[in-house]
Amino acid sequence: MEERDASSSPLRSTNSPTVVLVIGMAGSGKTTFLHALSQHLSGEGRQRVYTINLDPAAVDVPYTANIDIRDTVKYKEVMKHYHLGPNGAILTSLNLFSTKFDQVLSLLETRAPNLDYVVIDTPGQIEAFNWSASGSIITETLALAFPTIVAYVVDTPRSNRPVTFMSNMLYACSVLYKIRLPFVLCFNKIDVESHSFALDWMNNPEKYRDDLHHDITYLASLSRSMSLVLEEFYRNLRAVGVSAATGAGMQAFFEALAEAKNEYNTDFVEWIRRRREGIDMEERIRVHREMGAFETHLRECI
Ligand SMILES: Nc1nc2c(ncn2[C@@H]2O[C@H](COP(=O)(O)OP(=O)(O)OP(=O)(O)O)[C@@H](O)[C@H]2O)c(=O)[nH]1
Repeated sequence: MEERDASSSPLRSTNSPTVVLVIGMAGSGKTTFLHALSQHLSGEGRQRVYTINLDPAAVDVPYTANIDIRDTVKYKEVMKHYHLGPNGAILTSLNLFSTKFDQVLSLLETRAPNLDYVVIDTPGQIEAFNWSASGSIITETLALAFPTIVAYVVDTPRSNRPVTFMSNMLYACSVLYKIRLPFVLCFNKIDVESHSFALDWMNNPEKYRDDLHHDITYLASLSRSMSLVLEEFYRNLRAVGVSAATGAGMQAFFEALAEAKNEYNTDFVEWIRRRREGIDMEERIRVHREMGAFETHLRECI
């Protein structure tokens, strides 16, 4: 595992860094948001930030990643070796990397006394975080060690139709219920379109259903039914509008992040500990066996 130098700027003392796991659909702006976030934090915020890239297929990463999955797993080799397409190779690369995640944790624990934030970029393959073993391993490992918050990034202009909005919210909901960590919904690209329509729909589900009125497709009918289910999900959600491009909304994001961190400390820590104790041993053995099989091939891929 290679590590690039973390910033050693002599700033305020801290007890434990906050981990921000940036998740969202492909093209929603995760990488740009993470870059804006780390610039804002280390610039005017004068915080010490550690960046991790978990997207094995990223071409240009605009920030300097302290840990980069691409240094460990060669995604194109994984594609060739396992005869996979791009999506399968990204998920498999993440699975391979998660077998090494204890090393990432050791590095973070060594650095922790000198860090305020750890920000983590992830691939747009959301299935990594709503059903794959690697997503669970990564999020559980982090959440057991540090206050960990999910920033779920939404492409606002591409969610401005009731059906596309619903499809994005269903993804968000499935990630939230799988990961079960404090969550901040970040409506990104508000420099292109304000997220006010989204807040309206979340605060007033009747309005959402009215706006679906003219759409008679099967998807609209499904969205109408799902909106009844999601009312509860919206009620417990923090949502902010941001622009990773212009930096608008960052202050609101940090306020939501502080609230989410509070929630982690008050409501989640005990629960996470209990959940860990309650995890079925057989499941742990199964995951361990699967990861062992990946590790056998790992040497040939890296
Ligand atoms: N106008 C505008 N464009 C943005 C913003 N954030 C990101 N973009 C653009 O959206 C596109 C996708 O941004 P990325 O940051 O690569 O998105 P991503 O979610 O990391 O993409 P994947 O890694 O493919 O999942 C790029 O063209 C960005 O320049 C924003 O706030 N406003």
